[in-house]
Amino acid sequence: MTKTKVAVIGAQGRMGTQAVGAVGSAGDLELAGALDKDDNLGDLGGAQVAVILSVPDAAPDNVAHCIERGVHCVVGTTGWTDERLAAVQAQLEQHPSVGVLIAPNFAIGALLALEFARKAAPYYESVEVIEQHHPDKVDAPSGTAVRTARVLAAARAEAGLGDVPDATTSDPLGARGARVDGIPVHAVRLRGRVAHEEILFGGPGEALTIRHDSFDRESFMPGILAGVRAVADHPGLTVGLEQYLDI
Ligand SMILES: NC(=O)C1=CN([C@@H]2O[C@H](COP(=O)(O)OP(=O)(O)OC[C@H]3O[C@@H](n4cnc5c(N)ncnc54)[C@H](OP(=O)(O)O)[C@@H]3O)[C@@H](O)[C@H]2O)C=CC1
Ligand SMILES: O=C(O)C1=N[C@H](C(=O)O)C[C@H](O)C1
Repeated sequence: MTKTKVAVIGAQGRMGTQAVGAVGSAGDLELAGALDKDDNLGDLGGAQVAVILSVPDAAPDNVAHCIERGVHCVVGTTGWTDERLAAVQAQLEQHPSVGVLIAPNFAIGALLALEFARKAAPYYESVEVIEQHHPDKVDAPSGTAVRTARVLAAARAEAGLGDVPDATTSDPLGARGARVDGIPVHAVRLRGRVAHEEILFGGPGEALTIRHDSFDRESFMPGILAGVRAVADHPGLTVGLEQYLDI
């Protein structure tokens, strides 16, 4: 069997170290490179696929480097603004056979939570998102929460729902949190947490809460490997691992 050669970028980080182990342990994959901040990415050790788990400020350059060399990308790093995504899309037009997967969350439960939330969204007047992470995380709100809020907003718009009800007229300290496409999003940072998300729905006389917890980063590894195995069959830009899976 020919093994797919994989490089991990951000290989010394919390996620990167586990991803290096997961790739190295997979019988159908070969670890071609484990690269971090001070390394020259070069030809990525001859890799066909790069797993990008660097920091938000570095990932756009990492992705551009890979696309330029025809290397498919499985990107877990967060911080993807519309402008950054547009730049990836534009570069891919010059490299149409390259696949780039930007996956805000690789955990199967987080993908299911997103789909359950999409399904519930039309039925509830109120919805808010609370994410909780370890305090070493550099970005807020989390990429998962941003994607969840965007999916919720789109599902609400499609169902003809208006703004979430909120009579607040005075909030000088920002206690009502951020708004992502009109959806309130709250970020908690606590020592001991890994990655957690709650989607709170409210309607007359009832509530529905969808919650996902990653207690260990091992929860992300099967999704990374699934992305690595599928990315070459999905040229162009894909946002969300659920697009590759039958969820
Ligand atoms: N999609 C998903 O399921 C998940 C996504 N994430 C996301 O993955 C990203 C990484 O998270 P985490 O592992 O916790 O973060 P870490 O800070 O632990 O790891 C990031 C690593 O990238 C390195 N790095 C910095 N700049 C560069 C560069 N230019 N090129 C290559 N490597 C670089 C860092 O080095 P140094 O420390 O020296 O700066 C560090 O070793 C975050 O955006 C996080 O939100 C996290 C968990 C799951
Ligand atoms: O930084 C993290 O830890 C995580 N980052 C991703 C995000 O921002 O959504 C995925 C997961 O929540 C863990």
